[in-house]
Amino acid sequence: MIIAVDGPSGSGKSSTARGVATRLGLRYLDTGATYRAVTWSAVDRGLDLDDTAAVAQRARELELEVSTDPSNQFVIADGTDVTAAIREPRISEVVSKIATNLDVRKELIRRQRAVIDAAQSSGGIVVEGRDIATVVATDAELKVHLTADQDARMSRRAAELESGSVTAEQLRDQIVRRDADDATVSQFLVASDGAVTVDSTHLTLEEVVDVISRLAKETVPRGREL
Ligand SMILES: Nc1ncnc2c1ncn2[C@@H]1O[C@H](COP(=O)(O)OP(=O)(O)OP(=O)(O)O)[C@@H](O)[C@H]1O
Ligand SMILES: Nc1ccn([C@H]2C[C@H](O)[C@@H](COP(=O)(O)O)O2)c(=O)n1
Repeated sequence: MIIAVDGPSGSGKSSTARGVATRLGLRYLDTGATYRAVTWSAVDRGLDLDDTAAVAQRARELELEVSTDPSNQFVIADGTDVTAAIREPRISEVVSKIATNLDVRKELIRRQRAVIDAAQSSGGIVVEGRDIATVVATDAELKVHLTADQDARMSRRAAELESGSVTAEQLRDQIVRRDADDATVSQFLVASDGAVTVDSTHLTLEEVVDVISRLAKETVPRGREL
């Protein structure tokens, strides 16, 4: 079973997808982490992020391991544990440059599909990102478009960050500007064909996990169980 979860920044994709995977005993793939890992590597090597050919070459050469265990998430890039480093503001500020590089996308989509294929033998996977239902796994049995209004998404992100560590302008950049840039290459601002929209604005995380887990159980073909 493949469950695809797409939507804008701060809508709760990672927390929800991880919760659903844990609840249903599935693997979990955070595709955003793959774009962040390439960004970290390009920055670490001092590459010009506007040099699309050099960055794409880096993406192809990078040795990358992204955990699919929902209760033990880690990301290893060329032997370095970058689990925390890829979440730093210096990476979030520039990751869209890498995510809008079409040759990088080609390489990472290839790798993401390999991870998804490998997970089929262990029951299935919950995959979250921006283009999962529309590009990466168009055959997903359940496609969820997870949304929340802009104020909710900004206040969730603010609550995550150390108080006073980020200005209102930086917060807007992390949510609004990043979505606008990312939306130039993926269609995640509206639900794709066949996707169920779940608006999390007024739901707790637990309630969103309940809704999606229920949808997944309703989707499982007769004779199989989740
Ligand atoms: N339904 C919810 N109610 C309240 N807070 C939530 C809810 N869902 C997620 N959160 C919180 O909002 C924050 C952002 O969630 P999360 O990182 O899962 O979003 P995301 O869509 O994956 O964001 P991004 O695409 O930017 O990585 C987290 O601190 C998370 O705990
Ligand atoms: N399938 C995906 C996943 C992520 N991105 C972009 C969007 C963000 O700018 C960046 C990091 O994602 P996040 O960790 O914030 O979810 O990668 C994408 O284009 N396609």
